[in-house]
Amino acid sequence: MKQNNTKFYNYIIILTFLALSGSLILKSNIQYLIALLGIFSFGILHGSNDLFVIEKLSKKHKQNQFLKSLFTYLGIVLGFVVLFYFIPSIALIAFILISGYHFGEQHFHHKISNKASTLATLFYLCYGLLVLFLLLYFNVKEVIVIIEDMTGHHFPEVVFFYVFIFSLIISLSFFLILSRTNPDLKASSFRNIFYLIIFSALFYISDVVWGFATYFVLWHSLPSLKDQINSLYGKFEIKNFIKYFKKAFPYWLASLIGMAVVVWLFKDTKNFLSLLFAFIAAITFPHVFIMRKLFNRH
Ligand SMILES: CC1=C(/C=C/C(C)=C/C=C/C(C)=C/C=O)C(C)(C)CCC1
Repeated sequence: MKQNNTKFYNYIIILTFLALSGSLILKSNIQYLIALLGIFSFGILHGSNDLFVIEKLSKKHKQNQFLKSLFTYLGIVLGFVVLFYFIPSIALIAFILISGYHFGEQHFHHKISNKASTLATLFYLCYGLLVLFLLLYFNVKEVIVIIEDMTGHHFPEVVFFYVFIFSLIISLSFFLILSRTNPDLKASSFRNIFYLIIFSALFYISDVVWGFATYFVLWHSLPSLKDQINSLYGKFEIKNFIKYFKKAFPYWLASLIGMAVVVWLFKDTKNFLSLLFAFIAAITFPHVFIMRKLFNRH
């Protein structure tokens, strides 16, 4: 299993180097197109089976549970949309925090035995924020414009720098503390330093959309799809990916239609990237809680 995971990440590293070369070679509109295709395919797909995952996790009566989950799910999405409408800056900060947690958890949950502990939770949060703010800080000019369009607030550049430095120091400290009781984590030190070097090069060279799409698809969505397929069907293989895709298809399609409607409704007042990130934010909230539940089960 461990061998398999290393092989999987070796492929991801090769694809990341291709993405790095792509950001130097490809014209920017082609990059934009490929990035959006990645986000809308694997990116959205990895969160499209959330209801099926809850159904698997729950031992209660199936039909009731499905409806209950569907309404809770839609309620959380709607709650976030309302929050975003009335207090966009707070909603964005909440989105960034839970995204940090979610990225960190996906990256490290295999390596930590006491996954639900406060220390592990804080470590996931800080590591995810570190990667996220590496991306945001290296593209800070573009990012400030998007955030201003999303929230109406101008966040100064130094904020991004401080969050980056803070999350670097704290996640390094938590890594050292957790390494004492988690040998797999300790053994992954050099690999993880190498990953951070690749991410830095990628985010420095690429623009924000290409950098985000590369990380989101290759380092987050594909590993998450692998974990979910392993949990739901026992093995990550093409046959099971097709099963997963068939189950997820209606929700995936509904998400894409939802996104198209949002873009169409706000096309005259907001720019496309703000709408894209706001949309991702809304569907991310329930997904993060479901994945935490899935990981903590093992
Ligand atoms: C890149 C980027 C942003 C953050 C995006 C995030 C945080 C995405 C998280 C996605 C997740 C967690 C998906 C679920 O699986 C901002 C701040 C909106 C500003 C513009 C650039």
